[in-house]
Amino acid sequence: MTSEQQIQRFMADLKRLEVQARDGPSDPYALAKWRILNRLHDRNETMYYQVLIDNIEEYAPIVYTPTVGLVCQNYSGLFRRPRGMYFSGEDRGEMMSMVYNWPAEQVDMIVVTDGSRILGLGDLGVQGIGIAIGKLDLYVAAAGINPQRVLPVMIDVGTNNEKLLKDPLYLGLQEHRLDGDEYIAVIDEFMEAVFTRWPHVIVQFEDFQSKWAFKLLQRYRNTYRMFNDDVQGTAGVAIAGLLGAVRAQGRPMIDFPKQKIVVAGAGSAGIGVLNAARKTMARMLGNNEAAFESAGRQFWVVDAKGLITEERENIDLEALPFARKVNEASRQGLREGASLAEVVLEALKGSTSTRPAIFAMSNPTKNAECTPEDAFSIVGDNILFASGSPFQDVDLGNGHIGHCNQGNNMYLFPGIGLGTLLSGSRIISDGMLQAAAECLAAYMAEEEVLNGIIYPSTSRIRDITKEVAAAVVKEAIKEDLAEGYREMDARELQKLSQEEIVEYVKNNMWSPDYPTLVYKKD
Ligand SMILES: NC(=O)C1=CN([C@@H]2O[C@H](COP(=O)(O)OP(=O)(O)OC[C@H]3O[C@@H](n4cnc5c(N)ncnc54)[C@H](O)[C@@H]3O)[C@@H](O)[C@H]2O)C=CC1
Ligand SMILES: CC(=O)C(=O)O
Ligand SMILES: [Mg+2]
Repeated sequence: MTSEQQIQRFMADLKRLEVQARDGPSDPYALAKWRILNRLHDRNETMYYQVLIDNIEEYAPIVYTPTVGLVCQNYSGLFRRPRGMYFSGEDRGEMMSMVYNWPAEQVDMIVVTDGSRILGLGDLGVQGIGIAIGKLDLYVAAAGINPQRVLPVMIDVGTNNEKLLKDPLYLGLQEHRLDGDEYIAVIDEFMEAVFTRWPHVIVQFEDFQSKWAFKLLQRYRNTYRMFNDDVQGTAGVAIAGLLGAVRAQGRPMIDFPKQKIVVAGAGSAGIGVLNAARKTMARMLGNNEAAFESAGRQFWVVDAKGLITEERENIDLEALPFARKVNEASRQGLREGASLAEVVLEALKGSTSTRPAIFAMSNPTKNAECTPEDAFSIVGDNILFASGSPFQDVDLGNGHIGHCNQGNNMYLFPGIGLGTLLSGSRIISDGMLQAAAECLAAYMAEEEVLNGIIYPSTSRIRDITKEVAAAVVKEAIKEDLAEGYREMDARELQKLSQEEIVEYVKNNMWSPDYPTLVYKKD
């Protein structure tokens, strides 16, 4: 059969299931679709990626959030064949030889997790491998990384999920998580092993509990080609959305430092967004100490215990710079521990904004801070709305549509990885991450933004990723970090124009075509 016939056969099978399955985010057949796609992934990788690329808007919610969350929760039962590598606490001292067991000569991209905070679903132990697989699916589909050169990794240091500790089907170590120096020693050994075998690999840290996310990022980012997607990728996507929100109000982007921002959650994602937004504001205000101080006053942070003020006991070091002064809070009618609703209502009271923006970024769908229906009906038809997992647009009546943007790090991490790979940069600098965010912010046309569309549709993800990767390559060249990739050495890279960089990126993106098996002479 031709590849078209094979696709038709597969799609007919899949569509048969979908006839009764059209039920938006609560699609009861989502897991069945994931199984069918997963089986195809196992037996015909090329065709799997053809299906995914051609129907990315439809199947990203299956291989990625929200369905991947459900898959991880049920992974021990769904497991049929292994995918990726598992390094466990019991493999200490062996990892350097273990990496040579992986059959691929070259690995470009690793997504690693320890399963300690999978989406908003908590500690899922080794079942979190599903998230590393899903992220790498997007690396292949969006960034055109060769699927033979990606490696999902699970670091199994145990789990503190009591249910999994007792589950007879659980696939991982059934003991409590390693902690402290023992934990760090495992991650250190893994990093040393993979970078010894593949010195040019890029390692994306994914869904580590915030306790370790920041520490590991600081530990490795100046030595290895790595980044933390939840801290840095999410921050860039949020900044792009926030700048879009300023544009959508009909204001120049330079007005961003005047915006008041309430952040719900002070974990790896929330703190990542806060730090990046503060730096962006400070840059716009003159990039000095006073600008940085003044930018800090635009944020209110609420976590599970409510508003964070300087009165908070045992405050996390990362949240400390954003704690509100007690006097200032009380002048605003707020206090330590005030609820999210109280803080938002106070912020809205003093606001002259014509278009408040509400980003319900938590995943998967059922973890969203609010639904778009809630947001449009309570705050007003004119708001800007984005969510981490996809929602349907809202019919506001009278022919008006409330647009639901998807604000997810999927718009950045594939381009950050691809751009880093093709530049050959030794590290991933703040400048490269900032360039990625600015590229995404600039991607949307004025007309779209004014209509409340601040993030592109996922159907454009391959094109966006190409542009983001080109922006990352350009910045790496500018910062003199680019050491080149294959035949393209550092000197050649420096000679490329903007258009040539985009072309270079495009030419290096893998496409799912069957390899030629029979060579004909003509
Ligand atoms: N849209 C996107 O691209 C991304 C979304 N996320 C999502 O963001 C969420 C948080 O991720 P992390 O920060 O890494 O998790 P985390 O576990 O590090 O932090 C969670 C934070 O939320 C706070 N929290 C819990 N319940 C709360 C409540 N009822 N009200 C206010 N705050 C509350 C906790 O105190 C903690 O500060 C997850 O659901 C994750 O899926 C994360 C990365 C990217
Ligand atoms: C999207 C993502 O990285 C998360 O929810 O953790
Ligand atoms: Mg994540």
